Amino acid sequence: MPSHIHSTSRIYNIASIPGDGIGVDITEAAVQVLTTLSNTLGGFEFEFKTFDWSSKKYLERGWYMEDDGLEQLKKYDAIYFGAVGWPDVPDHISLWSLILPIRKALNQYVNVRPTRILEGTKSPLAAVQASPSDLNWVIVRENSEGEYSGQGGTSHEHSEHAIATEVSIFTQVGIERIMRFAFETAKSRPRKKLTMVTKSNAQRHGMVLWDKIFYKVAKEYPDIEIDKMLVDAMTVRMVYNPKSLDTIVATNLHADILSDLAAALSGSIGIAPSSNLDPTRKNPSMFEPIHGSAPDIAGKGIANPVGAFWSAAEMVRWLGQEKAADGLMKAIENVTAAGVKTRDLGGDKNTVEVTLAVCAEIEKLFKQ
Ligand SMILES: NC(=O)c1ccc[n+]([C@@H]2O[C@H](COP(=O)([O-])OP(=O)(O)OC[C@H]3O[C@@H](n4cnc5c(N)ncnc54)[C@H](O)[C@@H]3O)[C@@H](O)[C@H]2O)c1
Ligand SMILES: O=C(O)[C@H](O)[C@@H](O)C(=O)O
Ligand SMILES: [K+]
Ligand SMILES: [Mn+2]
Repeated sequence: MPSHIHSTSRIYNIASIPGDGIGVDITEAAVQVLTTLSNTLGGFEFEFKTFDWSSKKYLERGWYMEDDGLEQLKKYDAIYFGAVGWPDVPDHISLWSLILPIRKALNQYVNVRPTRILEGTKSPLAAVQASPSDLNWVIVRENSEGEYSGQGGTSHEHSEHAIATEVSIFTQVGIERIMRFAFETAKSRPRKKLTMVTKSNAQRHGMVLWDKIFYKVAKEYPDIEIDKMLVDAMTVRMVYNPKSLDTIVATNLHADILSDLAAALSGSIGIAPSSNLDPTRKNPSMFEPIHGSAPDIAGKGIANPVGAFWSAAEMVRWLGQEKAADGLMKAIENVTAAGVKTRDLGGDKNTVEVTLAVCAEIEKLFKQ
């Protein structure tokens, strides 16, 4: 046993799925940072098992994960995910072969996506140049149903009469549990504020039920200030009045779109984390940056690993290591504050340089 590891060390078994493109680079970076964190802090360790489930492998062998892949994942304490998708494979095949089945089968019905302006970075918004605290949001994304239900079909596919349906499904159970999670999230934050995003003007069934259940659950949280936004107007409010927002709850598709916008408004899509949670803790939760495989910059070594590190911090927090999670966030922000940033944030460093800087910062923070 290495000398730095205490015999009572808690071991966390992590399934690591790097996937495609920059998913591979940023997962490697996250594993390096997590290992540095546990080695420096002590008291816990990570054991990573890498699953080579990628689009490249799919093209070679015809499958992404083994038939019992979902069962294999259930044995781990958590899952760390990079990104899936590559131009050689249709995106609906890659998404529906890997990330979406994991989210659904492991009951990860919540997807938490925080965004804020990290120290030493800037928002492109004129409205928030004064104070980074003007943009500090958590988007709570419904992660199991809605527009991502996968219900529908295609008829007359190869004719001029081709028709296809994509049916959104909203269930009382699904809506109620995400609303409750969103209210609890709002309650845990200083501003006690929740904005519900909808499109119940045009979508008159599912979205109307969504709104109705929101107001029903709201009655249990009289101390939370609430409001409702139609999704189109929400994009405008995010740009012009970011400080009016705090916690946001939205459907699977709306929150997917709004979280990319939120990340861009806080500086770059490369910084934003996401936690796919099973709040019942019966299944492992999965942590990944919100971005995809970025084929346009893959292989260049310039991907921003900050979203991957922030996701790793959220994983560490979910596993109960609060001090380590806070330390990792502090290390990340000391590095951005010192100007060690990739190009998407206006810097000139590469993925490895930022990773080494974060590791050095962890050692500085925690080594006596
Ligand atoms: N959860 C996931 O695994 C996930 C998420 C989004 C997209 N995808 C898939 O990824 C592929 C590419 O999708 P896309 O191009 O629409 O979105 P993307 O997020 O991969 O890239 C969008 C833009 O942001 C840039 N970017 C993304 N991450 C970055 C980082 N860490 N540092 C610097 N720049 C970064 C890219 O270079 C690109 O210009 C598709 O196959 C898509 O289906 C997967
Ligand atoms: O959920 C999706 O649509 C994709 O996996 C990706 O765009 C994401 O945001 O996670
Ligand atoms: K991802
Ligand atoms: Mn997305």
